[in-house]
Amino acid sequence: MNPRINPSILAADFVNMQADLARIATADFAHVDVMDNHFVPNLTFGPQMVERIQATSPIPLDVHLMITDPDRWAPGYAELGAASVTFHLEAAADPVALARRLRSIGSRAGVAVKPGTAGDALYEILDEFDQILVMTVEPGFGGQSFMPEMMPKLRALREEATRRGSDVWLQVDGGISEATIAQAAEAGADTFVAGSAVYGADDIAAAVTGLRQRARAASLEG
Ligand SMILES: O=C(CO)[C@H](O)[C@H](O)COP(=O)(O)O
Ligand SMILES: [Fe+2]
Repeated sequence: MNPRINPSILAADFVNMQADLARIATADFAHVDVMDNHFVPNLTFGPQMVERIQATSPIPLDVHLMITDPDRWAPGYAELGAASVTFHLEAAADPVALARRLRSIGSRAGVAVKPGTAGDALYEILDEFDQILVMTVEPGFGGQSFMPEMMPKLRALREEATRRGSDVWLQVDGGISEATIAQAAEAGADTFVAGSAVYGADDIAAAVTGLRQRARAASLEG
């Protein structure tokens, strides 16, 4: 397994975004949390800001939409050039149609589940997605504690993907650090979002390398 490390720019300095994007150049994707103060009780930014982030980022964008009505808004993020667009299962009216639309525009299609949402609703539609995001905190804020009780959901999704011969990426988001990443890798995650653990480090490139190494070691043991 070649783990992907996606720093969350939620933990960046919003008025020094260009510099803070340059600092994560050795990572795989820049994770961009779009929050609408409706699906979650927090507000970040929308397509106008993400378009500038797309133009500025040295690495591709992994957009995480925590918004109501993604059926209407998600395609715009694919159109502005985001490599990956993930919407919440709980918010989408027609997740399969939306995933097909995202892929037809040229982005990877992702679907996210909140901690209280079961993963088995996704089993039958796994092939429609390039990425499944298992939230390991309640969406809305950075800096929260990792929820180890999400590991059975992740493990079951990994087993189901293997059973179906699917190459879908399994992403975890929330509370990922050097102390927690091994658990998630061992349970089957291959794509890891980390906000505070990356931007809080003195040496960001070393933090990215450290997370990658821990995930790789844990997945080989698991
Ligand atoms: O989607 C998110 C919150 O809803 C963020 O991506 C996530 O919380 C990252 O922050 P941290 O690594 O500090 O937990
Ligand atoms: Fe996120």
